[in-house]
Amino acid sequence: MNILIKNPSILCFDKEKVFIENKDIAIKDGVIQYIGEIPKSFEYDKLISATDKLVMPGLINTHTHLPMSLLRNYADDLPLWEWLTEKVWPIEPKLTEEIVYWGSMLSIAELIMSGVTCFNDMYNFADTVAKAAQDAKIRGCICDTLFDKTRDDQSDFKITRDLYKKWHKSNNDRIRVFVGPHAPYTCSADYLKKIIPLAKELNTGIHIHLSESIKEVQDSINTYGKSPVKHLYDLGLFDVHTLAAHCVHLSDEDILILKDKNVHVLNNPVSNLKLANGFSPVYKMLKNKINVALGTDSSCSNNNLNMFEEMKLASILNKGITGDSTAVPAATALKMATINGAKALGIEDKVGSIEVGKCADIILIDLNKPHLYPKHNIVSLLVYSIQGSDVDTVIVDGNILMENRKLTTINLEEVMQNAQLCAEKLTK
Ligand SMILES: CSC[C@H]1O[C@@H](n2cnc3c(O)ncnc32)[C@H](O)[C@@H]1O
Ligand SMILES: [Zn+2]
Repeated sequence: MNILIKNPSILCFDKEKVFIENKDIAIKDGVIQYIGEIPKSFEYDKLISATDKLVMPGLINTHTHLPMSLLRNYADDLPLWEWLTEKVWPIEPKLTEEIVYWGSMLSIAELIMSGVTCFNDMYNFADTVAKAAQDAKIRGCICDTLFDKTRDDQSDFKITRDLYKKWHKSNNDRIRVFVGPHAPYTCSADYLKKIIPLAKELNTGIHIHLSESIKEVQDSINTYGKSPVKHLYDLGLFDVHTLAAHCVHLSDEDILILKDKNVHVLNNPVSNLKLANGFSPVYKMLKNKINVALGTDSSCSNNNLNMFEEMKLASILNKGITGDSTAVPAATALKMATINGAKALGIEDKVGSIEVGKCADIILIDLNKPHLYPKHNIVSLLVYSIQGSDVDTVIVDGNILMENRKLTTINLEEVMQNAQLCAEKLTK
């Protein structure tokens, strides 16, 4: 479908600045074909009148566990280790494909309705997560979670290989597959040593939890005599494109390693605070030119998938920690939620900004709301004042997934009903 978006304000990035321009956008076969002067000969099937609307790149949620929406508000006010071992892990063996499908669909509906066009998920039954993404037509990266310390060894890596064959670059390259060792504390060194050549052979990245809690760091020092970051570095894991979720407890040496090895950090400020793990030194990593992107983690530790909340918290938390009100300004938070996410996922040539030649992964925000008046500074408005429900229209790969807040690829009533039934099956 060819789309013409008339009269929007557009959020644009260049190397230094984030700024607003007023130009029309033409989308042809899923790709942004023109911005500004649209040739008279451009033929379109759909006209979107965008006066009073802001067009920006779709948000990229770089760390999710989508099926865990079914455990929203099920295990609150606990520290990470108790949360995982006493509440979450005992229940996960009860998961089925049906449960994972409806949990994923519930999350995907929430993502689209709050302006997310791409997610990066880690969960078992990743084939089913991919099926949900395919059905909803959202962009997503998936991985099967690899453990050997707490579950059976899967060192033939059959599930990951099958996922890769079936899904990697499928659906017009909307779905990609990573290799997903859960964390340094659930994967032995020998197991991680086998995972590295797998990622190299598949020519894909590694998605892993890293340095999330003080306990993780202390246990690593007790077991290996070094931090989790140094442990993975010494194993050679960072020779592969790595996406490291959390990175809360980092020494200065750890930060230098992450920078030196171009590790992409996935910051989850709400989940880190809620599980009382603390906060990641984002301001230090950005100063060191480390690519820091944003994620929500799961609805079981967040308890929603609202990336606007993550942007605002990333910004104000880093101001609070440093006592420097210029730390992580609004423009930086916007980049973390968009182009930095695209870089982390290795798809910055395709998405993350509004540019001719990139895929049309675009959201339209309705600016005509009382909490968005007056319009002194649109960049600030998008980080400090907005609500997820201000997102009006969502386009992924040129497909309209939500228009005037109505989902087009998901039957929301059906999803909520099935999610409720599946959550009851899981927890009773
Ligand atoms: C088996 S799939 C992924 C695995 O990770 C668990 N998980 C969810 N959130 C976190 C987190 O913040 N830190 C560590 N592990 C987490 C999830 O329950 C699954 O078991
Ligand atoms: Zn996680």
